[in-house]
Amino acid sequence: MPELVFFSGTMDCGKSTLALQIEHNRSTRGLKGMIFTRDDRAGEGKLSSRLGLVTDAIEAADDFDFYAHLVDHLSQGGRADYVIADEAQFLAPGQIDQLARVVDDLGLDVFAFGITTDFRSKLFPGSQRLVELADRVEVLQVEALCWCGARATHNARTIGGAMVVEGAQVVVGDVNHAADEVGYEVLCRRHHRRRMTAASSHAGALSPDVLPVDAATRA
Ligand SMILES: Nc1ncnc2c1ncn2[C@@H]1O[C@H](COP(=O)(O)OP(=O)(O)O)[C@@H](O)[C@H]1O
Ligand SMILES: Cc1cn([C@H]2C[C@H](O)[C@@H](COP(=O)(O)O)O2)c(=O)[nH]c1=O
Repeated sequence: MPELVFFSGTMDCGKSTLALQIEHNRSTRGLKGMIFTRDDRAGEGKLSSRLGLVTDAIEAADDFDFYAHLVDHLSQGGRADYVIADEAQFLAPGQIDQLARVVDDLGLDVFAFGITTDFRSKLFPGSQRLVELADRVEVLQVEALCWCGARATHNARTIGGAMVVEGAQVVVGDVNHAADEVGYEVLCRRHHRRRMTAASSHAGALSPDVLPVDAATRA
């Protein structure tokens, strides 16, 4: 049975790498995939992984209709055995419905990849719809880690290393960015709730206001 699968996780946990691996494994066995993306950091029409691999993809803008595109392609004699959609959090809920229809009416597997929640730990609309419609939600097994060593479960947006909670839901960007730029950092829930990034935890540790534990308990 064809399936709609949502591969989900934080930023930087290997989603795009897995998308490229699925594509590689299937294409080397003669299957033909149709690859979509939306607002990849590498630029329009690209699906890229931080491991350095990149492939061409069809850019799915706001008004893009996945179902109509696949029907057109197949009815013109084109071939498609499966579909990959990266950065699926950026898709509109209606576009996720179209992907579900591709599975149900065209009989193709659809593999969607995306982060579940934004920098305020709210669901992206596209991810919400995927959770509602997917046959399976797979959480990636390679854990991204918080600076404290715990499993990272949340995405923080940072400016100058400090976590921010105001701003547009969508700002394309990357982890490990230079201090003064808008960037992202993955954190465990505890540190996301406390707005403690690697930079601010380091600053706290170096602050003369922070007493060593012994001195604090004696005072
Ligand atoms: N230099 C490196 N060496 C080994 N693995 C790396 C390196 N850089 C990135 N990675 C791996 O790539 C993962 C990020 O992959 P990517 O597909 O770009 O993530 P996502 O799409 O989830 O944001 C990291 O979690 C890490 O496991
Ligand atoms: C948390 C968060 C992220 N984004 C953007 C930043 C990146 O461009 C992508 C995630 O890409 P990745 O391959 O999973 O690293 O999403 C955003 O726009 N808003 C957010 O709140």
